[in-house]
Amino acid sequence: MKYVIGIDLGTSAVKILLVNQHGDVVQELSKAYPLIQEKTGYSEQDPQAWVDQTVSGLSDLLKDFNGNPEDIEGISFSGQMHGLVLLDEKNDVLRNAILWNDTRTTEQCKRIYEIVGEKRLLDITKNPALEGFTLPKILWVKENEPEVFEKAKVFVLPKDYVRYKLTGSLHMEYSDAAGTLLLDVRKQEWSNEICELLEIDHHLCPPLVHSHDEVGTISPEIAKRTGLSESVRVFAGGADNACGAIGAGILEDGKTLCSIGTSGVVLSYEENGTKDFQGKVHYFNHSAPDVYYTMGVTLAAGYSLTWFKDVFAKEESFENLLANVGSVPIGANGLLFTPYIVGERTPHVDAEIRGSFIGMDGSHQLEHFARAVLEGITFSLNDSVEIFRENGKNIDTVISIGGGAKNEAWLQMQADIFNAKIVKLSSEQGPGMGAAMLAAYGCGWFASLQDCAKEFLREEKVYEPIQEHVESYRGLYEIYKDIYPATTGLNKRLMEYRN
Ligand SMILES: Nc1ncnc2c1ncn2[C@@H]1O[C@H](COP(=O)(O)OP(=O)(O)O)[C@@H](O)[C@H]1O
Ligand SMILES: O=C(CO)[C@@H](O)[C@H](O)COP(=O)(O)O
Repeated sequence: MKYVIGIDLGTSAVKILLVNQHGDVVQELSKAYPLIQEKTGYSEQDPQAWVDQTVSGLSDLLKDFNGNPEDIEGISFSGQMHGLVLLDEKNDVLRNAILWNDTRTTEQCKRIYEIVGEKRLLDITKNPALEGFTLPKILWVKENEPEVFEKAKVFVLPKDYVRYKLTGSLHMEYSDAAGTLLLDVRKQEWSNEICELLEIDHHLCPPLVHSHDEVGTISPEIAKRTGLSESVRVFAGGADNACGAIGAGILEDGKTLCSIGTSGVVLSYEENGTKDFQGKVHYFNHSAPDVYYTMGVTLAAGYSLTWFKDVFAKEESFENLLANVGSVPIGANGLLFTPYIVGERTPHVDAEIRGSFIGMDGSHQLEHFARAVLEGITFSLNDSVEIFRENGKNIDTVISIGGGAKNEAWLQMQADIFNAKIVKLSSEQGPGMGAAMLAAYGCGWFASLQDCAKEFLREEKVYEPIQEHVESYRGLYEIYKDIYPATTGLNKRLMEYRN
């Protein structure tokens, strides 16, 4: 039997899957690393922690593997998007990576609009200037840490850095490059125009490859440390959402994905790059060759639940914390939560907004709060579902992946709030599975990613919307939508009290 490895460099942890030729996940493990949040709005990670945990995870996986390491033919990657990793002339890291959920760059976004123009930016990149994207982060370092920026010779994204440390070759691929705001998304090339207008040396942009392109092999040192064979073939991989789409079979028109990881996304396949969503949803290159996807993003989806657990029920497992949410009534006895705890992207581009619990009552217990958190996250994802529906998309079935797909009550809640059938696959690790599929396709096991999906992906359970619940949620969602405008001004006034 032959195998491939999919490595998903998430925000909370690196998840590693060993997958055989039939798509069975024969081993999986995860290794966590912390977020570094020095100030409100800041979110960083140490790239060395990603590399150490990936190498340690691979080494643990190989220790438990009772086959021949030579039978592991290929490896590929999926990674958290947009994070800025700046490297010097020796390709050494210059500072902590500034992540996708870091919102310190509102001023830089304004400057991009002033200099490039909103319409021109949308024409070239298909996306608006959002704090989380990479270009505003580059400008922030240039303006605030000129001594660091002076030494920068190239920038990469998180999984590109890990792949570089494993292989010694440095690249970026289109699906992740699309999230930098420096790529001409339709032409699939770096935009010299944006670089020139913003006075960024275009040499800072690394060579571009396709997600399924073979970029090298594991270095002898990494082979020794992990137990992998030096002949294992390494493929570029993709942005975690693009890989999540592959790992959920979102490879043709009409297919929709809901992914609840640290962030939450609702994602839809696009055959071409020519539609116009006026920047209301992100529009990126897929990791499947020459196609696209659109998506709305909730910045703190799983992160809201993790935050809630860490602050109010630290010793509990997710399973225990959520054990009773199914018996709490819809609406958690009049308690609503908005998940804006690090600001928001879709539908409210707002770095200053923060979350709320509305309707707290003396009778509310921990399980009411837990249910309200799940409902609030799902309402926020429903904002993206609504945008897609308003733009003519038919959303009747949604494949649900990510940590959030581990909980039955949450999957039923998604069906009831989205008013759509929710499909759970046999593995909720969409991005890691997508990365493994890119390696399988790259190794030539299948003629196309679609053929690979037919062999690898299996539906485990379908959750149908329950009409009575759909009606109750419809009313609650209307109240939920009113919380944002009602709390915007209050949060602006609170800004000066945040550290
Ligand atoms: N058993 C569970 N039930 C519901 N949600 C869970 C469970 N375990 C983890 N999660 C959620 O999943 C999130 C992590 O999902 P994951 O897809 O691994 O994220 P990432 O790729 O961002 O690291 C956590 O933030 C947590 O809120
Ligand atoms: O910023 C985005 C997408 O635009 C995020 O979706 C990141 O890609 C992080 O993903 P997770 O760690 O939540 O999977």
